[in-house]
Amino acid sequence: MKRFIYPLQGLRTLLKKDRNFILHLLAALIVILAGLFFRLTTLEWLFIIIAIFTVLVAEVLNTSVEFVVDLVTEDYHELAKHAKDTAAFAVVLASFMSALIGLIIFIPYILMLLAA
Ligand SMILES: Nc1ncnc2c1ncn2[C@@H]1O[C@H](COP(=O)(O)OP(=O)(O)OP(=O)(O)O)[C@@H](O)[C@H]1O
Repeated sequence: MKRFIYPLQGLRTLLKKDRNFILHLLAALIVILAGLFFRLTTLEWLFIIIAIFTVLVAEVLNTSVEFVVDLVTEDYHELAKHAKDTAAFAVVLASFMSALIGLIIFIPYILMLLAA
């Protein structure tokens, strides 16, 4: 049971302390609703699922790095800055990939909707 309880406590911490995680969840919900509206193909859903979870995992790991850095030091430290900034860049990379996937999948559907 502990294998599930501790990760669920992690989820509770994220929901309480990580505003960006909640924003990513809301964005995922909007994308899923759009996917249902446009009746995406199975292959398109697979890419959307990969995009959503890659961003969420990156955000969770970024928050985890922030917790560890804050645990190690509350003082200004160049290495603390590097750790936080590089972890944050992982989220930027994942978000950029997901935005590209979203544009490639949804733009044709949006154009078809506008042309109809
Ligand atoms: N101990 C530290 N030493 C040096 N720089 C730090 C330190 N803590 C934070 N920073 C710098 O300040 C920035 C903001 O840090 P903070 O901990 O508020 O995270 P954040 O990037 O705002 O993320 P979030 O919005 O998820 O909290 C970091 O990206 C980093 O550049």
